[in-house]
Amino acid sequence: MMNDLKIAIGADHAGFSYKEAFLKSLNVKELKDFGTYDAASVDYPDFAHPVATAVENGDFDLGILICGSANGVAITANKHQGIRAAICWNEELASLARKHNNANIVCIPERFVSFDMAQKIVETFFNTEFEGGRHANRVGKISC
Ligand SMILES: O=C(CO)[C@H](O)[C@H](O)[C@H](O)COP(=O)(O)O
Repeated sequence: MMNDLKIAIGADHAGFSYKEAFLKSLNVKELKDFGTYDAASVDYPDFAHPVATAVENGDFDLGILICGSANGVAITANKHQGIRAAICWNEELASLARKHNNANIVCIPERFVSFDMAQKIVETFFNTEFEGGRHANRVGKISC
C-alpha cells in the first residue's frame, strides 16, 4: 500500500535530520522534499505551508512534517482548510489519527522520538485507513 502513495515531506532545522533519513529509507511511489535543505536555523512555516498546500491541492496523497516539538508545523498546516495535521509520538496515535480523524499530514517531534519510532509512526499512518461512519460526521463538522 505504501508503494502507491505520493508523499510530500518538509521540516525545519530541528526536523532536518529525520527528513533526510526518510528521504533515504522511505519506499513510496513519489517523495517530494519541500525543504529545509540543511541544518541552518529556519522558520517552520516556510516549509509547513508548502507541504500543506501540496496535500490540500491533491498533488500528494499524504504529508510528513517534522520539527522539534511538532507543534509549530501542526499549527501552521492546520490553518489550511483541507488539512488535518496530527501530532503523533507513537504508533497508536498514528493509527487513531487516520482511523478517527482522517488526518492527511503526520507531524513528528524529532526532539522527542527516536528515528526508529518515527519510522513506525509513518508506516502505521500510511497503512491505516479512515473508518468513516460516526467519525465522518465529526470530521465533516471541523471546518468553520
Ligand atoms: O514547534 C516548534 C516551534 O513551535 C518547533 O519545535 C521548532 O522546531 C523549534 O521551536 C525550534 O527551536 P530552536 O530553538 O530555534 O532550534
